Amino acid sequence: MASSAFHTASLLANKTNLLSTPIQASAKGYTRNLRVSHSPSIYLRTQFSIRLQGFAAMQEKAACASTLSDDSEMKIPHVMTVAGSDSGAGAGIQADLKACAANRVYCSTVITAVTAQNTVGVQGVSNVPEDFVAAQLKSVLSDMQVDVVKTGLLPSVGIVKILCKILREFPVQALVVDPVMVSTSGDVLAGPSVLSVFREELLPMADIITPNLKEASALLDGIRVETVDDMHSAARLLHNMGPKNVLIKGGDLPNSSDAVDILYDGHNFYELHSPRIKTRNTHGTGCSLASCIAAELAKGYQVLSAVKVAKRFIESALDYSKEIVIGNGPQGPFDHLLRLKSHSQDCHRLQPFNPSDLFLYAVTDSGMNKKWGRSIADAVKAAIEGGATIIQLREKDAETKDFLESAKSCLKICQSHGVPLLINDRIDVALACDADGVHVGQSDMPACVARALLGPEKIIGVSCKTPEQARQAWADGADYIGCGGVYPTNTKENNITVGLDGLKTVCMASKLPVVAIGGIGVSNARAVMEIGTTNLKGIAVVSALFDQECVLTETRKLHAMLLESSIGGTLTNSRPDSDMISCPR
Ligand SMILES: Cc1ncc(COP(=O)(O)OP(=O)(O)O)c(N)n1
Ligand SMILES: Cc1ncsc1CCOP(=O)(O)O
Ligand SMILES: [Mg+2]
Repeated sequence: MASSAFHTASLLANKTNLLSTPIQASAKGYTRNLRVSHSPSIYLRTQFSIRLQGFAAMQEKAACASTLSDDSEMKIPHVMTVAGSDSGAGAGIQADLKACAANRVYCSTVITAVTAQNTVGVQGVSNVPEDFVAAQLKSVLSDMQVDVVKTGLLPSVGIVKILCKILREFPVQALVVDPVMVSTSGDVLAGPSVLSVFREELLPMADIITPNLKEASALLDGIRVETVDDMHSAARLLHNMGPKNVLIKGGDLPNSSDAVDILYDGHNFYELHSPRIKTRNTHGTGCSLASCIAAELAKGYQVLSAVKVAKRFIESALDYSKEIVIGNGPQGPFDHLLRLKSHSQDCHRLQPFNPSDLFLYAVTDSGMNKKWGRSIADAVKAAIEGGATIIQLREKDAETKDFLESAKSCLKICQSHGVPLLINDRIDVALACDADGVHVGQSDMPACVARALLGPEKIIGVSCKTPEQARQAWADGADYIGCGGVYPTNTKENNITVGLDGLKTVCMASKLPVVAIGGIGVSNARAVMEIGTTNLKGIAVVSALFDQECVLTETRKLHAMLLESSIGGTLTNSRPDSDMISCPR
């Protein structure tokens, strides 16, 4: 019965497909038929006043700006998933749809297999006939301007071959390959027969592959992938097979308190840590992560930013859903649509802040940038390209209107690099531009009031010189502490210096992560980072970056120094050396 339904649908698909008007075009070295779409359904007309709100909407708008065909049409980023259906809706196609919807990206679906499964396990798998997988691929790709293709369960050699062939005819912006082989319950979904066609045909076409430890091992003929060191070696070997980026997911690493993933782009390794969330509801995390990466790539973001945003989303969703109960088996699904619900459940705090973002904290100063003849936005861009992991706009002398304009420009730059942007002192400016948060001092708006105004999702940092202030910052709902001046500074008048001892005392009293500030530069960054407290996560710097001729060069130097120092032992939050970027001044 199933196959006759497929047959009928296949005939229909063949008919409608023939209605396209092909134009020859060439991209990525392949020739394909592009179709001119006259369909209004994939465009939203802006005169209907689309209300896209919040952080993700701003990201989308920024990314979409480059794809606007004219003033009145906005293309929606589009991911096509090629995967299996999960009747329990925790993983597979259903997870992909929810992950893309949650990240505000359109998702079309090509179904490769139908599984009967629930929270106990997989009770059955029925592959979709190969020619009907081909029909679905052609239906979508010939009509719908797909930006990114994401693959999940590809259950047979024939299906992988068809997919590769059709992707050569219809090249897309990026291909994300999640090499699904075994379900979370341990059931085999795609046998070893697909391994050789994966290696020979699919992986070389991929922009990023996202195997877990078992899948990485299977793709490498069973070599051991059980430690972080093994993950590094495996990432290198998998990269040699042709994908541009390899993300090995370390969720199953034994004896690890964090979830550690390794991203390798052929030049740099990034060790990405996130807290391990204790929950049974992890079914579908792999599919959802790959779909989120695909969604971010479809919006136009770079791979590193896409991976970071995707990891953050999964972490928040797992945390949000850790108590829900669906099904009686050992592994339940989680709830992707937390953003729809979090505002009504106001006691729930999402986790948008990653303490390792404090690693190299660049704080602007308009006076300094003016002196060197550059805009705040150019200075911020150079700092990020040099390795800054978080930005604070500290524009003490700016008119409010100018401050807001600069903040909006800087936010676009920061968002396109996955770097948070905070505003110094001015909660109103942070609210007006929807920045990621604020930094306040002891004589500014109290942190508890800032929290009430900004809501649970924004980042709040507080300056503290004493253990009492550190305890208060925690009680007020802050996310981190800035402690200093560690050394004397000319940047802030009459600022009391606390020294390395004062910094250590505050760190030891603080339940929050700490960033050190005041008179810090290449010559003393190592001494600061070596005070030996685990919650000291980085340094915040003004003049060492911005009272300099070339912000890019100085940021790179400081970044390299931090990597060498104790906290840089792991490459958490490191950014690639961008040797090809010249000083923007
Ligand atoms: C990261 C960080 N730490 C401390 C400060 C200082 O804030 P504050 O005490 O409010 O002083 P001003 O910056 O407003 O002069 C900071 N800005 N950033
Ligand atoms: C804002 C601030 N808060 C404490 S010290 C300081 C100034 C840091 O500037 P610099 O890095 O140039 O010493
Ligand atoms: Mg202040």
